[in-house]
Amino acid sequence: MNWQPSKCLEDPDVYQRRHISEETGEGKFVLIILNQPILITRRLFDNAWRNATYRFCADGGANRLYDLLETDAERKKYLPDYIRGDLDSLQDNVKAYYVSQGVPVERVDNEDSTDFMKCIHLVRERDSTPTKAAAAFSSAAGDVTSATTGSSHYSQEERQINNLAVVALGGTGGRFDQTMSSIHHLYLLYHERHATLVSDESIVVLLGPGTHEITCNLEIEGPTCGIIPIASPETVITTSGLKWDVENWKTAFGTQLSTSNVLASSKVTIQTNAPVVWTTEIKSNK
Ligand SMILES: Nc1ncnc2c1ncn2[C@@H]1O[C@H](COP(=O)(O)OP(=O)(O)OP(=O)(O)O)[C@@H](O)[C@H]1O
Ligand SMILES: Cc1ncc(C[n+]2csc(CCO)c2C)c(N)n1
Repeated sequence: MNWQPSKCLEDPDVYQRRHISEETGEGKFVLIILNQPILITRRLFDNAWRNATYRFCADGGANRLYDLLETDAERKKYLPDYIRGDLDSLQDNVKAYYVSQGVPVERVDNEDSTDFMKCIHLVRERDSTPTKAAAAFSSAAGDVTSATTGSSHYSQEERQINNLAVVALGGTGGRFDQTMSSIHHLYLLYHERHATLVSDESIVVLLGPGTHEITCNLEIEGPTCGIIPIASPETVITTSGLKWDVENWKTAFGTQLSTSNVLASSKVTIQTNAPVVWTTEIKSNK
């Protein structure tokens, strides 16, 4: 499988030219703003915003968008398409502002589902062709805290990637349970659509079993990277393109992990027999 995890942060003209196909919908993504301070540079934020097809705020994520922008004139240029969540974090003034601008603000009360997942349901609603996995998810009564709605019962062959990818801004680096929950969402989405977590310092994707060719944009990401078998027992990986490449290397929590590795090339390959989280650092001067 081919990956370009940082492509959502590229300049919009480059993104449009290289990554978008109007015919297949390839390259289209929903930016979901989570409730964490938006600390990536304004240029990268703007790129992600402009490259996105839809922009949703998960509950208090709307406060973060509002606060990033300094004036109402500026806020008007960055109106999200939707604000959804249990609305326990959305500030009254922020809600009033976005309602006045015609942004749909929807309260969904469900104490088994994170506000991130409530926004993922919205992504499914925007996708014209729900996959088997998505249909099963939508009809499930419970939600993200339950592994029963996970997609492990779908085989690799049944995997069908929907058009709209998800880029979540702010899912890692805050509260540890929320960070782990964000990674859990990558697992939940794995059989359904591409998903990427972007925070001020890191880009995170989940690679399934198989061989992955990853193109890194070294103007945006690096030098450090990591391969982390978060929910896998013993995993065997082989890599190329890294400073510390490994061959048929067993990795697991409690034995050995490849963290603080370094990109030696913009082309990285990772072969793995079990899911691993791939993460690169966002360059601090960008
Ligand atoms: N401290 C945090 N660290 C990392 N991510 C967070 C944090 N707080 C919230 N998020 C993310 O932002 C989303 C929206 O957050 P929200 O404003 O609803 O806060 P919350 O009520 O604590 O979250 P939830 O209701 O989903 O548990 C959450 O679903 C989660 O993905
Ligand atoms: C086993 C279990 N653990 C935690 C929660 C709590 N929880 C998970 S998601 C969520 C919504 C937050 O807006 C809440 C309260 C639960 N329901 N079930």
